[in-house]
Amino acid sequence: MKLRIPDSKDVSGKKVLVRVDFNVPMKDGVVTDDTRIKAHLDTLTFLRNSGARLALVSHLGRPKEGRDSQFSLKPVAEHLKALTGWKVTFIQDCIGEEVTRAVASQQQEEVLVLENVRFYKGETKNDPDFAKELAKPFEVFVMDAFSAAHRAHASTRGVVDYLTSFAGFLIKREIDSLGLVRDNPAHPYILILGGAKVSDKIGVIENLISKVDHIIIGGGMAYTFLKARGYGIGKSLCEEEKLEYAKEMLELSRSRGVEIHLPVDSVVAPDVKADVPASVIDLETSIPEDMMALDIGPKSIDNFSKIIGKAKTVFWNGPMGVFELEPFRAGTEKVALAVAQVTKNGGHTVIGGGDTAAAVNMLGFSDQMSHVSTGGGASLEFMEGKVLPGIEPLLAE
Ligand SMILES: Nc1ncnc2c1ncn2[C@@H]1O[C@H](COP(=O)(O)OP(=O)(O)OP(=O)(O)O)[C@@H](O)[C@H]1O
Ligand SMILES: O=C(O)[C@H](O)COP(=O)(O)O
Ligand SMILES: [Mg+2]
Repeated sequence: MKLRIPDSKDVSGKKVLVRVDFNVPMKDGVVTDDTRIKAHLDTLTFLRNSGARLALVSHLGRPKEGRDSQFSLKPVAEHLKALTGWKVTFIQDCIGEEVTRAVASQQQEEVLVLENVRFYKGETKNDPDFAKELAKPFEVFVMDAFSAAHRAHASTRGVVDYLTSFAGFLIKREIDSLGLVRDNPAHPYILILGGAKVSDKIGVIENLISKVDHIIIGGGMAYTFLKARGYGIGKSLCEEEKLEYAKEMLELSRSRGVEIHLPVDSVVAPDVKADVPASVIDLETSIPEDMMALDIGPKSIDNFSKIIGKAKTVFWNGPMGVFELEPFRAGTEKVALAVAQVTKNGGHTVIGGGDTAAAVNMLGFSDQMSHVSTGGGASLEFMEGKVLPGIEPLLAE
């Protein structure tokens, strides 16, 4: 997949609109994880050094009714300023007068951060009039928001119709790394899935089942599969309407010679809280009705680590347990350790998924993976084999 990437001369002296994904986790108005912001710095530094005048546009969260201060990008603009030392100016709108004025008086080294583009309904509808408004003050568009590229919105897709458009370096990095795992993996190739919902991962299972050698399933989604196999899962997460699907997948994998590995033990507790008594249960013994499984147990960690140890390629999406709480973190931590070992041994390891990336980051393993994708839904859709609408128009002929 060859992308149109900008040269210095394409952007020098130009007013450039950059679509970034500043949809970052925040608490009390402060950015708590800036991985996604840092991921754009290559592109932004290159564009600034090439003499472009930059305005950054992004969404944050999913605001429902127009302007809503809890979804403002102002704290993110402040974070970017502190992180880079650049002159960063936050603009309280993303279209109209205020933007036009700011762009007209913009200094060359100044970076404008526009307000949340989802404060306008035209964004998610990909309304052409809104896209035109958004594009109006600019000459060039650089799409760098890989993690929003699965959305055909005005700021990811629509503006391309009005501006000379390019893909940024983050998009290229993501596609090169994910593409290698999707299309040209070295074997053994192991898919590790976890997280909360089976329904989010169906497309990936279906696209990869014919390519991988083993599938490891942990996290909340494992319990739908375990129930499909007849285990008592107590009040663990379960998608009843996906039980049939889980059965079919278990059968399909058997007929294809791909093994699906499920937990054999779990850390269970009465509630999703850090201060409730947690214990380990062997899954041969049913999980009591009033208990839920919140992490994989030590035997499962051992089994999974051994399988991962043989891998040459790993794609991992979804944590093994509720890693946000200390008592349920070990499964994710030990699996991260096993995957990091694969990288050390020369294998190619890719992490996809917002929470998985956050977990790997929090546990200090990010620089021990070949690639940590910034994409959640986008990396999954890419792995499903879809052409992402935010990238499709940026492919070189
Ligand atoms: N056994 C479990 N029971 C309940 N929740 C779980 C369990 N295991 C993991 N989780 C939760 O799953 C969530 C992450 O799942 P998710 O599928 O969103 O992963 P992800 O990496 O963010 O992928 P994506 O970006 O595609 O959403 C975490 O918040 C974690 O607490
Ligand atoms: O967090 C993400 O996966 C991206 O920023 C896209 O956000 P969305 O799912 O609200 O479109
Ligand atoms: Mg998630």
